[in-house]
Amino acid sequence: MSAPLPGPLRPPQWRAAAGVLQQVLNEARAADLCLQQHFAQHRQMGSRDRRLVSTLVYGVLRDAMRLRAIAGEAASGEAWLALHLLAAGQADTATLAALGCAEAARWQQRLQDFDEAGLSEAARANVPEPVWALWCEQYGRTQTRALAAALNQEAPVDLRVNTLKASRAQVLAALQAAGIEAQAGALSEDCVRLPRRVALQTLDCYRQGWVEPQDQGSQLLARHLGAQPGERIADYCAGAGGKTLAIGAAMAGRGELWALDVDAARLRRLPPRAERAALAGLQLRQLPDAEWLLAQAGSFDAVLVDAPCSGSGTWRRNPELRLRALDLPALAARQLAILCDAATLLRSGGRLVYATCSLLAAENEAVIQAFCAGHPDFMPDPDVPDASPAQRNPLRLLPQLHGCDGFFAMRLRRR
Ligand SMILES: C[S@@+](CC[C@H](N)C(=O)[O-])C[C@H]1O[C@@H](n2cnc3c(N)ncnc32)[C@H](O)[C@@H]1O
Repeated sequence: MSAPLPGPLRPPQWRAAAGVLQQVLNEARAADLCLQQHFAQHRQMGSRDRRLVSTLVYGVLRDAMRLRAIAGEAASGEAWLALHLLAAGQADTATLAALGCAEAARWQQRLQDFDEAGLSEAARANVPEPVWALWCEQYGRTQTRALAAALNQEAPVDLRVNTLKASRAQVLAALQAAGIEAQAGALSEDCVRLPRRVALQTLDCYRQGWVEPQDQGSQLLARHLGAQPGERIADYCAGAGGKTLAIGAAMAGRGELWALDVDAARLRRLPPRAERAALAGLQLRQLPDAEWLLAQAGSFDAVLVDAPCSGSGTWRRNPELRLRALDLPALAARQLAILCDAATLLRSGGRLVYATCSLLAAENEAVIQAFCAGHPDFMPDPDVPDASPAQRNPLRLLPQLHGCDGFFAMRLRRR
């Protein structure tokens, strides 16, 4: 389960990994953001040290359920890290003490006393018990095991080719010329997959706006909206605009595209990305804005609702999300409320895509069912091409089957 360490561990890296884990586990912060912040504050760290700290942090998070059972709820980042290294045989107590771990002997004892056989299958698979039970009901035990195993893998680097600026063939050629291994993604025609991590900012084709990092599943989800040049489209939960940019490219920069979100800070990250991508004419709006919604009612050709969710389909990239408390009824109620508001924007005959990166039916099929029960003027869109397993309606992407993050997307049409 734990990846080999890419070099010898020294006290500064030990402290860095333990500090980041403390923020992720006990302050409920996102691992990738904490790592980015740490590296930005310690610019002297070389790429090998950064890789080492990242490997340690993600190694702990990919074994989090088991480590939590051993460490106990209130343990520090240092305790999790020590247990992880001891359990993986990557350090002994003397090494840990030399690194600065004050309680190495205590954690070694805790590990020895722990009854591994008492762990549930869910904890061994690194899945919270309630989610494991729901998945077993939904997918069966065999698929649940395969899903959990896939979600514990490191995700590849997927890039979306920005067709406003380049073709996939041009991007592949540019990467090859730069000596970077890359291949065409199997499911999305705009996807280029890199088997190894690279510092994107160093790539010419990134700096020129030819590519954006985006999971292949996210690319398919944006495509599920069927955006056409000249249409009037809203991305209702746009965030920092990953899918907005993909929709804008599908519209070939022609038409009217709105990015909406309640989070002003996320929306602010979109204009520079749009500029780099040469996506002109994008309009932003912070919600809630009842007056604006009322004025725009019935005027959009298509609306994407990429709803806030548990993120259970993205545990490869955000493994810490599995540690967060999950209130499914509250999430589903929020998702339904957002979908109902967004639906008012659609003209008759318009397309509404409800999407999440959750693999739980309570956040997906159940929300669609509740929405349709209250909105007889919406129906499943009969015009979605049934071209491939990854392009059905609803779109259901599973990491163990499709090799991308897990997503659900259902396209509805207003009668
Ligand atoms: C899954 S994220 C969207 C990710 C984004 N579409 C992307 O591709 O990067 C969900 C977004 O919904 C936003 N959100 C939450 N409640 C909302 C609401 N009531 N109306 C609109 N957006 C909302 C959050 O701020 C968050 O940015």
